[in-house]
Amino acid sequence: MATRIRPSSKRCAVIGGSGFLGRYLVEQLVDRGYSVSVFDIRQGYEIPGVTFHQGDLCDKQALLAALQGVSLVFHCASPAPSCDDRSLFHRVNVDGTQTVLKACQEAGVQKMVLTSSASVVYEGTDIKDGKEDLPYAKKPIDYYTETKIQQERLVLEACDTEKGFLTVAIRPHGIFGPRDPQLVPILVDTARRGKMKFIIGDGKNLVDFTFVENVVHGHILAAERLRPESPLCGKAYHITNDEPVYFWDFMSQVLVGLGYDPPKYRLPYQLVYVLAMVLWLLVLFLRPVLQLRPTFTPMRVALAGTHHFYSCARAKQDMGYQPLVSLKDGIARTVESYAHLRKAA
Ligand SMILES: NC(=O)c1ccc[n+]([C@@H]2O[C@H](COP(=O)([O-])OP(=O)(O)OC[C@H]3O[C@@H](n4cnc5c(N)ncnc54)[C@H](O)[C@@H]3O)[C@@H](O)[C@H]2O)c1
Ligand SMILES: CC(C)CCC[C@@H](C)[C@H]1CC[C@H]2C3=C(CC[C@]12C)[C@@]1(C)CC[C@H](O)[C@@H](C(=O)O)[C@@H]1CC3
Repeated sequence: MATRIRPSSKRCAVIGGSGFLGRYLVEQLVDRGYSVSVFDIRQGYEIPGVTFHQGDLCDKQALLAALQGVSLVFHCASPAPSCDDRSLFHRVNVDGTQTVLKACQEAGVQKMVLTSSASVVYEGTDIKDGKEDLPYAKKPIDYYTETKIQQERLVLEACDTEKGFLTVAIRPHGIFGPRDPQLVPILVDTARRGKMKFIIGDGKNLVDFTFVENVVHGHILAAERLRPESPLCGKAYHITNDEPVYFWDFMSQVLVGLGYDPPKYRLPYQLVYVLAMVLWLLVLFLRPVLQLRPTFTPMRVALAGTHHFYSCARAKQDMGYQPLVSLKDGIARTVESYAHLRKAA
């Protein structure tokens, strides 16, 4: 029989630690003196002192091997929203999260911090200063978000102070920063194809974009404040830059910083939404014979043309959260890091 290693409070595991957010989390944890194990289906980098366990989180035995002696687990693994694979989203985010919870309980893990998403309450219509008590979306914007809702419910319901297993969920929104594989690369690709000329709507919709280091700060604060008597047990927390910005100003600042023209012609929101819907239906209809990936999906149009910003008052009150990096500095650092995506002179 394998000997069980006693959990140490500074020993943690980051499931999804090879990803964009996960790697920043690992780097910050190491700087703060934690001993870190990464569990991921791929190994993307090496850091002295960090142990990598390559495996699928749906495999409980593989997880158990990585969770030996671990008292704190960060779960930030998910298939990318753009992969558009319903069965994979369900297998990893729902069934896989159940497996993670079982493995944590069997391995004697005491705390788990889940990376959820603020979009669990968003239905494609305006949210202004949304609080955590908004109901979960009845019609989530996509299947990825539907599985993020189920995942968050599972993790928060598993919180059990009597059994000594505490959980909390962090809901970031629009994470950006150096090494982000999603937001800036998609934006630049769209601009290079000449499709970033138009502003959808009046350009005055406010949105949260959150610098990755602030998201990490929220996760670590949550882990350190999560105790049996604390208000964090079984709760969700928005973590944002607390500086809502006009969606199109943010996009323009990144584009201009990288040498591209900002969008300037206005198009009515409803018109673009209906066009995106028609295109989407056409893509679905043609899917058996032709695989197309349109830039303007109804989901992206909704995100580009509505207000969606969230209050982080609860995180400020319960865990003393304050963003560490301003939006201005976050954008400057991000633009600087994407030299390879700059427009050729
Ligand atoms: N990027 C955003 O804007 C954003 C916003 C809100 C919430 N989130 C959430 O934050 C988390 C991290 O997102 P990210 O942007 O860093 O994504 P990412 O794709 O860079 O990282 C996800 C990691 O999970 C790993 N993974 C996927 N399936 C796995 C499996 N079956 N077993 C083990 N590992 C697996 C991947 O290999 C990857 O390293 C996700 O849960 C995501 O839903 C992201
Ligand atoms: C072609 C365009 C009009 C704009 C191109 C930029 C978009 C690719 C991004 C702008 C807002 C982003 C966003 C997400 C994906 C990329 C964008 C649409 C998420 C849906 C990714 C998943 C997260 O969970 C969501 C969250 O709650 O933070 C993101 C919301 C913003």
